[in-house]
Formats: sequence, C-alpha cells, structure tokens
Amino acid sequence: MTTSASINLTDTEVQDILEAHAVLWNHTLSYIKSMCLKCAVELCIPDAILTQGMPATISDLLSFLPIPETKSRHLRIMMRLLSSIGIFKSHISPSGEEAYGLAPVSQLLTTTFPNSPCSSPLILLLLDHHSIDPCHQLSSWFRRSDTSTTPFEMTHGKAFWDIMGEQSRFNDLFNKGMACDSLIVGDVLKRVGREAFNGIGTLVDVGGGTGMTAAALAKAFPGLKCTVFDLPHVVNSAKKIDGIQYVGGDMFLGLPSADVALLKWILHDWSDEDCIRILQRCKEAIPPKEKGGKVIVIDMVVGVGINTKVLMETQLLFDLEMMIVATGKERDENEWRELFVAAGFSDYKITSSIGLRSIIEVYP
Ligand SMILES: C[S@@+](CC[C@H](N)C(=O)[O-])C[C@H]1O[C@@H](n2cnc3c(N)ncnc32)[C@H](O)[C@@H]1O
Ligand SMILES: O=c1cc(-c2ccc(O)cc2)oc2c(O)c(O)ccc12
Repeated sequence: MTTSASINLTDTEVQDILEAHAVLWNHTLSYIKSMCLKCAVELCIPDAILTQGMPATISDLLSFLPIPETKSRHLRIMMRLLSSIGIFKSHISPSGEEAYGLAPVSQLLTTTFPNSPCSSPLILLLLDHHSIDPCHQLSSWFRRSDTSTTPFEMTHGKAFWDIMGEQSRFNDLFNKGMACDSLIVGDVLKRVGREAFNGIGTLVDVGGGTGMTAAALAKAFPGLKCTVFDLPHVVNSAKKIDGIQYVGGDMFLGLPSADVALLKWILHDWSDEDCIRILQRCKEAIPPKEKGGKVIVIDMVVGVGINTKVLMETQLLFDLEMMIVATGKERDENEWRELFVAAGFSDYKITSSIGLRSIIEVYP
C-alpha cells in the first residue's frame, strides 16, 4: 500500500493538494451558505436592518429580533459568513463595532425596499424540505433507467403538481414564490418587452398562477385584456385581481381564445412531447399571424444573454433544479426551434433577454 509519507512530493505539489483540499471542503460545506440565507430570511434580518436605517451592530439586531442575548456570538458568525459572500455589507460602526448593512442582494430580501419586489418567497420555496429532501436521492435516481419519475417523485411519492393539489401549505409556498418572480419580471417587461407586447388586444396567460404577471402586463400596456388560465385549485385559491379574468382548466386539453398566448416559465417544466401538446393547444386558441396571433414564451434559451460566470452557473443550477423537481429541461435555441416546428409554427423571434431568461415570439 502506498502512503502519502512514501511519496516524494515537491513543495508546489503539496501546496496544490492543500488548495484542492480547501476547495473540496468549500464545495462540501457550501450548502451552509444557502441555509444561512434561508435563516436570515426567516428571521427577517434584512427588514430589521432596513428599519434601523443604517448598518446594524449585533446588539442592534438582537434588540429588533426574537433572538436571545445568549446567541449573540452565533449570530455574529452567521452575519460574517453572509457578508463574506455578498449578502450583507460589513462596516465598522462609529463605536468601532462590526455592523451590517444591506447589499444589493439583501435589498431584494426586504419586504418594503422602494422599487424592489421581495424575493424571499422564492428562496423559501427553493430551500423548503420538499425541495432539499429529493437531493439526497440523486444517486439512486441516476441508477434507475426510467426518466419519467423525478427525484422529487421518488422522495414524496407524487409529482410536485399533484402534491400542490393536496398540500395547501406547499401550494401556497409555490404560488407565492412564482408571484414574487412575476413582480420582478412584470416590471422588466414594461421596459424590454415593449416590442413584443405593444398593441395586443387580448392575452391568455397559460399557467398564469395567481395572476401577478397578467396584472403587471395589464398595468404596463393599457388596453390589454388579460385572462389567467391555470389548474382549478390554483385559480380557485387565487386572490382575484380587478380587471383580470380567471379560467380554471387543463392546458393539455384546451385554452380560452385570445390574440396572444403567454407561456411564462411553463415549457421548461415539461418533456418535448408535452411541450408540443401545449404549443398545439396554444395554436388552436390564437388567430393566424396576419391577424396578430402569436405565442410569447418567456423561458431560458441556454447560452443566450449569458455574459458572466454567475449567470452561466445559475443557468446550470436551474437546469438541475428542473431535473430534480420536474420532467422538463432548459433548452438551447436549436431545441426550441425543433419544438416550434413540431407543433406546426412557422417562425420565431428571440427579441431580448431578461437576465437568465429570454422573450421568444412564436408565429403560427
Ligand atoms: C412554474 S409555474 C409558472 C407560473 C407563472 N406563469 C409564472 O411565471 O409565475 C407553472 C404553472 O403552471 C400551472 N400548471 C401546471 N399544470 C397545468 C395544467 N395542466 N394546466 C394549466 N396550468 C398548469 C401551475 O399550476 C403553475 O401555476
Ligand atoms: O423557482 C422555481 C422553483 C420550483 C420548485 C422548487 C422546489 C420545489 O420543491 C418545487 C418547485 O419550480 C419552478 C418551476 O417549476 C418553474 O417553472 C420555474 C421556477 C421554479
């Protein structure tokens, strides 16, 4: 047997091994970053800092939060970690104490920061035990040949759409997560989606959830009449928004007619066969291209609009998240084109990108 003691390593090789060791530990323990982020959201630390109006020391935070004095050292350790990864900004207070302020990332976690929709519900969904538990099943899942059962289904016994129909807490968590994304995207669409959305008479938001995207679009594009179409349990439990029509049903069976069918964050949840069926139902619901008919898809186009390492890594992480919870996938432009052609559409245009996602106009 060879032991490390019997290998003659150079100083550089030893340094390389030690660095690799640290990198390995870093990756192994990285889940703690996500869990501390969840903890900070659950404890409402970003709101406490916002209320204080300036960077908060650990004693300031303890006076705002339901955390006993005995945990002050522990809170400092967590705040140091979260500041080191850019969630908070660390400062030195006038009295020489460490203090923590909001960074652009934690501004997104406050409930009242001006012009900044709160992303906390999406974080609580992504880090809920329903989402984390299936990650422990990944290697067992890889050993199975069937691809129709997701790690989520292996863990919970049902697909996540079915669990949501049965568990109102998880349904609520999911719908709130989606709604907060709609607020952010709705705001962005006002700016970058003008070309795609201007002049549309009627729009059906297929799988439109609780109607936040429809409401944001109706506000941004006056004259646009929106219908939200989603599963009956989603529509029935949605708080209705004035001016938005709600229809419950199954998008695989048929859709209400409109000039435009919107599919935001829908197709990446489904297999190619299912996507073709959904797109065919959309084609039946809209008029021909000459009369303004089109489908607008908002989803990732892998590789498009990606110009930083963080965006690239986040696209890959989302692809895995979709693999874990659903039977879908993120697609590149060729894969999108093949779907549109197979569903009988004649042309498409990728007009702009919204962070990780793009707007694709698809013409009958
Ligand atoms: C990932 S969410 C996207 C929600 C919304 N479009 C958004 O971007 O925030 C997918 C939506 O599709 C809906 N959905 C799933 N299966 C459906 C079906 N068979 N018919 C209609 N809607 C469905 C879900 O209830 C959910 O609201
Ligand atoms: O951002 C998400 C998150 C989910 C999700 C996460 C964890 C679960 O246990 C279930 C679902 O699902 C999403 C989704 O289906 C989608 O189309 C877009 C975003 C997300």
